[in-house]
Amino acid sequence: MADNKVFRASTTAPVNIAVVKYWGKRDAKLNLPTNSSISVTLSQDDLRTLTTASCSASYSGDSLTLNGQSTDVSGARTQACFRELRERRAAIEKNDPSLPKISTLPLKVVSENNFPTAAGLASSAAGFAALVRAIANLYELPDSPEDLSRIARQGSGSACRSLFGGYAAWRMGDKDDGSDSQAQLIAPASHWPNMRALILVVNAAKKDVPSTSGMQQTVATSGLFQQRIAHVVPANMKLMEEAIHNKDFATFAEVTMRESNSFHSCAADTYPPIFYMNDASRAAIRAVEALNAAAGKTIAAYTYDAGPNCVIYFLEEDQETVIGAFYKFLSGVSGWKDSAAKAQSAVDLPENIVSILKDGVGRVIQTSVGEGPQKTEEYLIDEAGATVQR
Ligand SMILES: Nc1ncnc2c1ncn2[C@@H]1O[C@H](COP(=O)(O)OP(=O)(O)OP(=O)(O)O)[C@@H](O)[C@H]1O
Ligand SMILES: C[C@@](O)(CCOP(=O)(O)OP(=O)(O)O)CC(=O)O
Repeated sequence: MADNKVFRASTTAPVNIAVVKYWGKRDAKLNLPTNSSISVTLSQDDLRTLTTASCSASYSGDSLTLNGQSTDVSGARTQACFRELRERRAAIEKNDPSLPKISTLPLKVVSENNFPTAAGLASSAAGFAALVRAIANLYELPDSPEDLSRIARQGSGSACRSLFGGYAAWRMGDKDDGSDSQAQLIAPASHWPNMRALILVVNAAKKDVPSTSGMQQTVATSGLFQQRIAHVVPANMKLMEEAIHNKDFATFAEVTMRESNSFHSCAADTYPPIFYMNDASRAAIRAVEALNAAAGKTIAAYTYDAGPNCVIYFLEEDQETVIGAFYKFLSGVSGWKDSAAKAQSAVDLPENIVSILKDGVGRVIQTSVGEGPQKTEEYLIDEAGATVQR
């Protein structure tokens, strides 16, 4: 039996933003989706979760501290992650009696996001991916990222994709037990490294309807949704995977924008309707359309999750045109990288669009495609088991 020794492991994990959207569950208990999805992992230089997982007989019970606040761990999602990971650790302890018996020790997890939490920037995806990866590292589990993605999926569906860098797919699977509903790598970040993203963070009140409940309202009431999962998503999955493999930005962009439109159409077709986008969101769509028209080809793509924030994907070679066009009238908001001030764009967006975006956009985040979870020696719990004061 382990004495009061403190065992610990730390990891960072990324945010991912879907380009083929997950929206709908076929099994809410196991968190199995109605369709497959694909995402781009964003660089942890700009958006990342840092999580330290520890266990010790000296702890009084399981705990999670998020951004300095004690957080409830009794919820089914967190409990599912703890339970599945403990079962895996218990199995390797049974096979190797020389291993410290730590699977039953209380867990202490401390985590922080370097970006707004619960603000429509997919903090749950990065958060649950970091939690699962950190505990798996603490337990020295041999499980692959695909294996661990089946656990992170139960924390938050989109979290399964954050166990990978680059371009990841969540294969919906069709087994009742969810054993084939997992994420896998489509291509590493190095395959298409010049992918960039500009996030227009829109000033918005609290989210209209949480993703978890919203998608089930859609499943239950939208006729459009049935068409989406039967025909639209399977076709878009194929097109998107080919576009990523071929580094075909025009197709990548068109499918990304059509998918965002399709998901939000189904949300609006939910009864009662769910509206995640606002006037600033719609103005940003017009801005991207204006950029593409001015370029005479598709150089930018918009996409929206369950909120008003606009994620714009583009390639590094078009950075001047895209970043410069928005910087002209948004230079006063925070988040720009130094390069933005030097970006020269020939595109002057229409005044009505500029006016709405100047009122609606509170900050921006410039980022790029990035890596998956990374082990780190940066700990939020010290060797004695105390939370590190930041
Ligand atoms: N670092 C973290 N570690 C563990 N759990 C986290 C972490 N960050 C966020 N979460 C969980 O995710 C919840 C926020 O998820 P929610 O879906 O409401 O917002 P979001 O994911 O940031 O935005 P959106 O889902 O609209 O993209 C938090 O209340 C918390 O339960
Ligand atoms: C719109 C989306 O961002 C939905 C994300 O839904 P969540 O993963 O937050 O839902 P739960 O599984 O209920 O936690 C699209 C996507 O990320 O694919």
